[in-house]
Amino acid sequence: MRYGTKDVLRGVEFEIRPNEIVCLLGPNGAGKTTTIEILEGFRTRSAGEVEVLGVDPATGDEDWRARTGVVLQSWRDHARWTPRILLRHLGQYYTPYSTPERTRPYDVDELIKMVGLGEQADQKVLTLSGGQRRRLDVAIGIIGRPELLFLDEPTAGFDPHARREFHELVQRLSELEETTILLTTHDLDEAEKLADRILILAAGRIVADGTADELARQIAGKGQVRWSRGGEQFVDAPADATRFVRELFAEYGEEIADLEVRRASLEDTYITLVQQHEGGNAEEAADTIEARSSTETHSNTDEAREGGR
Ligand SMILES: Nc1ncnc2c1ncn2[C@@H]1O[C@H](COP(=O)(O)OP(=O)(O)OP(=O)(O)O)[C@@H](O)[C@H]1O
Repeated sequence: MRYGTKDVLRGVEFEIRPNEIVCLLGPNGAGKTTTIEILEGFRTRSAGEVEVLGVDPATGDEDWRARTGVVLQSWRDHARWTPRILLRHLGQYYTPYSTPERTRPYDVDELIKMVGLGEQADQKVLTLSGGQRRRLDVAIGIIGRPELLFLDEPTAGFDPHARREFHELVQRLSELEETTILLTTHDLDEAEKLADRILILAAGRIVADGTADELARQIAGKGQVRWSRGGEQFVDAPADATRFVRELFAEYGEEIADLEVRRASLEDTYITLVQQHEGGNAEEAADTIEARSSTETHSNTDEAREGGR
């Protein structure tokens, strides 16, 4: 994707399998929204090949569009409508695309309950709080019972309770409705909790692709071991934490106290990558990961896929 003379995305390559929940992460301006908008058919790419539900989004017709759902970063229309009337109205557009396997649209009352807008269903949209408005955005995105749902920062502005409810909703859509979900977020806990697979976009390319565990192993690699001995604190980051701890006990036995072993978190992984990116080493970061992926982790990934949903 090129804007003017600036290449925003280059060599972005990934695949999403049916029924997966995939989180797209990356710093501000990395190109997440641009990527999602190309997949939604809202933005025309400069080059490359894209296929969504078997169709090039640039030529996707109404049939194709009815099979996808979109929650944009923000939209502020229909201030004087109520959620119930708005959802009823938008739902009608999906009726012609109903199939025996997938009845369209959702029942509005059921949907309102599902997104937790029961009490606000009949009040004007302009009176909704930010979080309630976002719930309505989500309801609008799924009113047509999509097979594939795009969510661009869906939980921005949610309180912790609303966030948890939203996570349950996403899991429910995936498990009960067999909806494939691609979402962007800056909340790494959310990504770790929800995603079957995480993609990290930096410097216009995908620099990591795997489960949270796989990424932690690939990039940050090492765990951190802390302990104390004779009142003195120690910290180390060995390649094999289990072996390190075994050797530590073999050498010092009962002298070891306050032992703490921490695996690299998704945040550690993410920060490592973004720092490489910000230092202008994104190419190197991507190459490192590609090289590691091809030598170490493909069998893990394949196992995870087979054992996954
Ligand atoms: N219409 C446009 N014309 C020119 N440049 C654009 C346009 N839209 C986006 N960009 C640029 O493309 C880059 C990627 O933007 P994009 O919105 O896709 O990033 P993002 O990863 O979604 O960021 P954020 O996390 O802040 O939402 C940015 O540098 C942005 O300035």
